[in-house]
Amino acid sequence: MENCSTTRNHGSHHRPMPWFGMDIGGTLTKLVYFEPKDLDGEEGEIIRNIRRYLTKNSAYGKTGYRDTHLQVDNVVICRRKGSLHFIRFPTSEMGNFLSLAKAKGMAELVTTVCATGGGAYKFERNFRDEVNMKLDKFDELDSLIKGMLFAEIHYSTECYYFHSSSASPARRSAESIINYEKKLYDFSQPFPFILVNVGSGVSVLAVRSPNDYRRISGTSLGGGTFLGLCCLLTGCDTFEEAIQLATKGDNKKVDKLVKDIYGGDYEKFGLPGDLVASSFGQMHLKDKKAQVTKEDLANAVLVTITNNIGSIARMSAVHEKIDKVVFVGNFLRVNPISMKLLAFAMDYWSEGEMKALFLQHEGYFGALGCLLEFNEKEDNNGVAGK
Ligand SMILES: Nc1ncnc2c1ncn2[C@@H]1O[C@H](COP(=O)(O)OP(=O)(O)OP(=O)(O)O)[C@@H](O)[C@H]1O
Ligand SMILES: CC(C)(CO)[C@@H](O)C(=O)NCCC(=O)O
Repeated sequence: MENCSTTRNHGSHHRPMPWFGMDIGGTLTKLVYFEPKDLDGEEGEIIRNIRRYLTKNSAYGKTGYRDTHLQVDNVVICRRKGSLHFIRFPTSEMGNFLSLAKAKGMAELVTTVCATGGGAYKFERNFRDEVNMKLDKFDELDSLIKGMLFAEIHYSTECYYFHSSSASPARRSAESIINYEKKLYDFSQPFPFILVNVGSGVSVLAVRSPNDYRRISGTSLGGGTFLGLCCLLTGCDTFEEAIQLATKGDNKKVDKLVKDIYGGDYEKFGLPGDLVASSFGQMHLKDKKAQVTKEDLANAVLVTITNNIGSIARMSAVHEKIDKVVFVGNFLRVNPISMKLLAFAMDYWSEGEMKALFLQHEGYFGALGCLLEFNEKEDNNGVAGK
């Protein structure tokens, strides 16, 4: 599928390269760069400079990363063929990013950056005053949907789910999620679906067509809460560390389960004994508190936040009468525990009626979407053909 309506007339009438899309979120800034491979003379020099800059990790400072495993080659955007690169750094490093961009001469190559996320508003002035860059701003939820639909249509391996070999959802238990297998999902008929974006906070959207969506719910208990509480409770400093700790811990040492209260299942209302009745519900007891490790605490925070998101997602899906729920956002990065828990919770509580879906480029759709929106806008404004 083409994303632009105009024909390419080599070089002259297209929006000048380079094309960047930036999503400046509450925790992470995501940068998507489209590198054309069908270069002509004028552009060649600029693109080679940018390539040299991007492929050196030093370009992003100590805290920036290029997610090379997510790079996509042979993509066509606006009839240009090239590669998409995916880069991220903490938003708290924006000052350093701007200094680096200035020092490395990026500001001379790039005059306009398409930007979305709250930071597109918060930092607009800094971009203008410090590096003489203009931000072309787009709404973060419009961009999110645009980016995820583009990715889904263009990459056959984008969408996946977790499959349980157990025949009936009733026989699956939270224990068996360890054996969940990742499988590709054919999302070619996507509508309608619920989209749950788990960033610092959580937004829940009901999407009925590319241009028909509503933000139906949200919660402040999101990825930022997981990271913040984990740092407080375990003394860890990074998301990766928090996930590592959670992987080795057991929430049952921290939470109060239905069986801790009933001695078994609460049969009348179908609540199994192993279900969490009260998150962190054992931590008022001195002896229990003395036994927990930081790994258990990290696992309990992860399970608490994930189950709460799962519950809001499921209620939203029931309310909207929609059975597909797509989870995105960087909270899911390197976080199979949460993805499997969400898959289990959606399946179990809906008695197999609802499906949790996930996408490979989980945190990058806002950045990708605003890059696409900018190109569309330029074409519609008649830049092409000039
Ligand atoms: N390297 C990382 N550093 C910090 N947080 C990370 C990292 N990797 C994953 N995360 C998780 O991802 C969350 C941020 O996700 P994301 O980038 O999608 O949101 P955001 O755009 O920063 O937030 P919002 O959309 O609410 O403004 C963090 O709160 C944390 O839980
Ligand atoms: C404020 C945003 C949209 C910023 O991305 C996000 O962090 C969010 O959806 N927070 C949850 C806000 C709420 O609905 O309670």
